[in-house]
Amino acid sequence: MSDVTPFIEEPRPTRAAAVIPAAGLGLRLGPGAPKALRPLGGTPMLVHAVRAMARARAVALVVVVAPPEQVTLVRSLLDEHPPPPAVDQLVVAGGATRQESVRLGLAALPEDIGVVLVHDAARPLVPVETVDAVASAVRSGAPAVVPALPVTDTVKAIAKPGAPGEPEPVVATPERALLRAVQTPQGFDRATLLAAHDAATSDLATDDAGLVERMGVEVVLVPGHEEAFKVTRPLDLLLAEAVLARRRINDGY
Ligand SMILES: Nc1ccn([C@@H]2O[C@H](COP(=O)(O)OP(=O)(O)OP(=O)(O)O)[C@@H](O)[C@H]2O)c(=O)n1
Ligand SMILES: C[C@](O)(CO)[C@H](O)COP(=O)(O)O
Repeated sequence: MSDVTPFIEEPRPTRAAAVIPAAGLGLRLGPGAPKALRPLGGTPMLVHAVRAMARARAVALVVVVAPPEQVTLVRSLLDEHPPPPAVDQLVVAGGATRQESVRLGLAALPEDIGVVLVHDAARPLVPVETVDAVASAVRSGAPAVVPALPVTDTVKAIAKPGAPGEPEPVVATPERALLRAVQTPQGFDRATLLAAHDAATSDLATDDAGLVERMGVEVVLVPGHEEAFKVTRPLDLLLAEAVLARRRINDGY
């Protein structure tokens, strides 16, 4: 357990901000522009992600963490696709890893933000109900809230990654019923998330809740959503196009 105090004792400010790390290259998607700028239904993926967060009632500010060379481009892109009038937006330059990009986004938050939702630009189709559920659980007092789904594949553990194409010996089969695949937005009490990033070591975490767990602070899961999947590989982009096309037919989205 850490001696970091996760809760602010006095009444918390309730304005929530969404920090959207969007500075990744998208190497697994194949050659092209940085992933967040690639089109989905003719509009950059990042614009979908910003809209998804700005639509949530709790969100008063969206901080986009852009690829460092594309900050000006991203600013103009967001000016072309403005959020609702009640939502402010900021664009800052990202870093070499997701963790560093989130840290740079957090550094731009104004003082009156009490709740922070960290959401991957690479999850452009997260439904607003999922965002609202995460924000509301944090506002009800949970310091760290993560949307998650049960795992459908059986998962095997190996001792270390092998060379590409080489067989990898299995060391364990974790009980599937106890595993969850986690998504974003991950929601946090601001002080807890800042403390977690301040305490981070060179051992990178693949999600923000992982840093909070390392401090010994409880992280809770709420139901995620199938459509909050991460666009990582080319097949994911095909699926995202199909989901968006269905929404446009069904909801005029
Ligand atoms: N240096 C980085 C790396 C990642 N991200 C963001 O973190 C989110 C999740 O990362 P991932 O899907 O792994 O994106 P990439 O790092 O771009 O993917 P790849 O590993 O295939 O290059 C994305 O919205 C991505 O833009 C970021 O802001 N800064
Ligand atoms: C934060 C995340 O989306 C939760 O599933 C995921 O860990 C990001 O991982 P990646 O390494 O950036 O693909």
